[in-house]
Amino acid sequence: MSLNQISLNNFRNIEALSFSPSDQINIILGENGSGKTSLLEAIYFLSNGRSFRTNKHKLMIRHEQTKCVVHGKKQLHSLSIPIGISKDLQGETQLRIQGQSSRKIAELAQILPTQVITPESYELFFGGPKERRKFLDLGVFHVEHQFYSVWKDFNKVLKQRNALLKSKPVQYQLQIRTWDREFVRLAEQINMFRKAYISRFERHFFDKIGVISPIFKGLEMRYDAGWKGDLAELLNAQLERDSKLGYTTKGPHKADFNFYANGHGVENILSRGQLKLTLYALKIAQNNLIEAETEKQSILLIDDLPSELSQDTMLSIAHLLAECQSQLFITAINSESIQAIVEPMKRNVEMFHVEHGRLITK
Ligand SMILES: Nc1ncnc2c1ncn2[C@@H]1O[C@H](COP(=O)(O)OP(=O)(O)OP(=O)(O)O)[C@@H](O)[C@H]1O
Repeated sequence: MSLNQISLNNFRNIEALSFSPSDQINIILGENGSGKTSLLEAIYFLSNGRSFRTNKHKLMIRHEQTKCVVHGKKQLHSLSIPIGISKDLQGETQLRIQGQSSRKIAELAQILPTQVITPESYELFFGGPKERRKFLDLGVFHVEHQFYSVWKDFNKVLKQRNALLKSKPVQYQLQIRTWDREFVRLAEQINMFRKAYISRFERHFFDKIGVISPIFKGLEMRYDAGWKGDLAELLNAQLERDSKLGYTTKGPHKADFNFYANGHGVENILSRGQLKLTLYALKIAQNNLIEAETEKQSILLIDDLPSELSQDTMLSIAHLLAECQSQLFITAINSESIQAIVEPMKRNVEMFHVEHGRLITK
């Protein structure tokens, strides 16, 4: 159930590249600027229809070219599913799944559950609630079939409500009250999906992953639904304030999912190395849970596997990665820098070398 064929055209500094990765661990080696991150970014683009490092689609397209293309083949039991995506300078996306064109990026995301760990991923701890909601909802999206359509419907209602709060047409409060019935119904469903997922995620994390390092013992996860008490009453009570602000201040779009160590926010108490370990543990736990509940093999993209960690932390990361059943793509400058992590994993490892946007055999 892995991605067993990948090819890229005019993606960043890569003119044309094609390779067959292992379904276990793929190490992508190369000098700074060789194209390692671009390769990961292309895999992410194939599974999510966007980049993990920019919102500006033009930057993904190779200079002086008009479109970038990524193809892959996903092996599902004896079935090989071809998938492809391209983006042109105008921002037009074309998707093909099993030879059919599709308009739904969510279909791609369903086929290829993908997570990424880059130096920017620490936003999960240091950034705003949006980052943590994204992390939480990625898991819910994969394990709860109905979540995506409920979430989409909720966002439509929220958009309507906010537009009314902003433009304040005649009798807008009456219109809002009519919308609010649907708002509350969908909000409660989202909340229910998230809560059910979190309880399974916590159990999985502490049973399977939490035993790997003593750091995880004092870890606690706190979910904030985005409101407290009766949402219908709250929306009503907040209407004046929301009208002044021009947006809805309570609801699942304001949810948060925080991580605490011994009662304090992890970002205030854990060291950088401990935070790295915690980040790896959370992402791997999520991938493992998605795999356990959906029978899909997920993909974990790791840009710049940290090498400047103490022996203990390196070993814990190696144990975490050994627990991870995902298809792994890891970039590094040279093989020595990641030897200490890769060796104890005891999984099949393939090495690929990138030079000036080309794969070379060594
Ligand atoms: N749209 C583009 N067209 C052509 N080249 C580009 C484009 N965008 C970025 N580049 C170049 O592609 C090269 C590869 O970048 P990439 O970030 O993939 O390197 P890397 O191997 O991950 O490097 P590092 O180890 O420093 O992180 C860089 O030289 C970058 O300037």
